[in-house]
Amino acid sequence: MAEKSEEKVISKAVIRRLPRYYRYLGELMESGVERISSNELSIRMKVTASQIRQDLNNFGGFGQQGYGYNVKYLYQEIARILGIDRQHTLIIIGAGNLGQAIANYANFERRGFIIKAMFDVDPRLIGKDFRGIPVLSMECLDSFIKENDIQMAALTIPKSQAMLVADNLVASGIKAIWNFAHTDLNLPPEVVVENVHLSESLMRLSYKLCYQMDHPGRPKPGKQGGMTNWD
Ligand SMILES: NC(=O)c1ccc[n+]([C@@H]2O[C@H](COP(=O)([O-])OP(=O)(O)OC[C@H]3O[C@@H](n4cnc5c(N)ncnc54)[C@H](O)[C@@H]3O)[C@@H](O)[C@H]2O)c1
Repeated sequence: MAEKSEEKVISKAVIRRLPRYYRYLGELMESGVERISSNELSIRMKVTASQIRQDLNNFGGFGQQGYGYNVKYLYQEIARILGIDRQHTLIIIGAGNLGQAIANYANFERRGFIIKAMFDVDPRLIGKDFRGIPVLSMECLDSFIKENDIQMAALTIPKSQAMLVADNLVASGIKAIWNFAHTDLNLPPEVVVENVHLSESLMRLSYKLCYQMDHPGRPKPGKQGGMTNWD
């Protein structure tokens, strides 16, 4: 019998690819596609069919020989694995440019991420709201987290403040930090952190561009079976 996903350690590389499968499957569902073979999915996603089969086999393999994958089932299973089949409430620390941009992006709610409040030290921001999301004083942080049972926080403050604020968040009960500050957070192992560094992503883009220009026509590193995806 297929192993249950909870009992199996899934590699980080596979986890990193799951949101992309989820997005493609969502688009297929929207266009009324009910099932798809690994070959068809491979062409759309520009990854090899064997990669797709290997990845999805991690979860007991949802495909059937000659039938392909049931799009809706796979979509729902990936959502369950990613934990986005339920709602998460989060807060944003730092209501500056980046914090406001995140608050203003309504799509996170569609995915089940509900932003409850933003927090800042700047008195010019406290009391304002962005798309109905209030900016509160840091003095209310601890009680707000506890009273609203918040588990996730986005950190969009200067890096000099990030570690101290992260420690306070953890002491108040935060279990997951979406870290945009350009610094690595040293936190207890039970606290999960996802670092998002746009400038690192831009540096990787620069590397790819330079590689392409220096080696015209040469296969890209990691290129498999005629596929052009760098990941
Ligand atoms: N990760 C990325 O890809 C990425 C991209 C852009 C910016 N950043 C980083 O995100 C952070 C925010 O960038 P920004 O452009 O929004 O800056 P910003 O100056 O517009 O906003 C920072 C906000 O944090 C508040 N703040 C400062 N110290 C605080 C504290 N101790 N507690 C609560 N709030 C505090 C400030 O009052 C300000 O409103 C910076 O660390 C920046 O380097 C990251």
